[in-house]
Amino acid sequence: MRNLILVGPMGAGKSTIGRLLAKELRLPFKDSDKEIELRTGANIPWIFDKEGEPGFRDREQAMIAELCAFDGLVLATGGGAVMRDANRQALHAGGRVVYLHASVEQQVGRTSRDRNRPLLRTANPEATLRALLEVRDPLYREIADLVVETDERPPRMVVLDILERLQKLPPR
Ligand SMILES: Nc1ncnc2c1ncn2[C@@H]1O[C@H](COP(=O)(O)OP(=O)(O)OP(=O)(O)O)[C@@H](O)[C@H]1O
Ligand SMILES: O=C(O)C1=C[C@@H](O)[C@@H](O)[C@H](O)C1
Ligand SMILES: [Mg+2]
Repeated sequence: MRNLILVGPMGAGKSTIGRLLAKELRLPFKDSDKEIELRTGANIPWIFDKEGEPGFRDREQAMIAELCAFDGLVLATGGGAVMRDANRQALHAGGRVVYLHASVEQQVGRTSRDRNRPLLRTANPEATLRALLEVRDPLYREIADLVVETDERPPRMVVLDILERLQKLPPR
């Protein structure tokens, strides 16, 4: 295995689960969103505001390429990283990919207290999340080695499930 890469929608728990997995596996943890903010010196809402979504996606593509070139990272990606072909190729080649699945209802609950997601600053975040998941679900599945359910399961249980199922995966 090279890296262990988490994909999935906003609120699936990529950042939360990624940090716990890294601790468990004693590997470094990187969160693509956080790395983009550090590199840019600005937060994601500011980048969307000044450069639009295409500007953010360009920064994201460069960061995904950079992070996937590492060996032995646990990597949490942004929810929209799978939208670009180049990212899907880099992620698939970069290691084992785990799709953290969450229902739209759970995503709404987990993201409602947080204003850091510019795409959810809409009149109806639930409708936005539903529309995004419809487009993105097949793309997450396209590159995933494992699909893991996160609804009604605490992070610790999701982590144990991932670790157990990773061991049973055949080599690629
Ligand atoms: N399995 C879970 N059960 C309950 N709450 C969870 C679970 N996983 C994550 N959460 C909570 O949901 C919120 C969002 O989680 P997190 O930031 O890890 O999602 P994310 O997938 O990284 O989202 P984004 O794509 O926007 O970065 C956090 O408050 C976190 O504590
Ligand atoms: O789902 C998305 O498109 C996004 C998810 C977040 O992780 C951030 O990458 C950003 O807010 C965009
Ligand atoms: Mg995150």
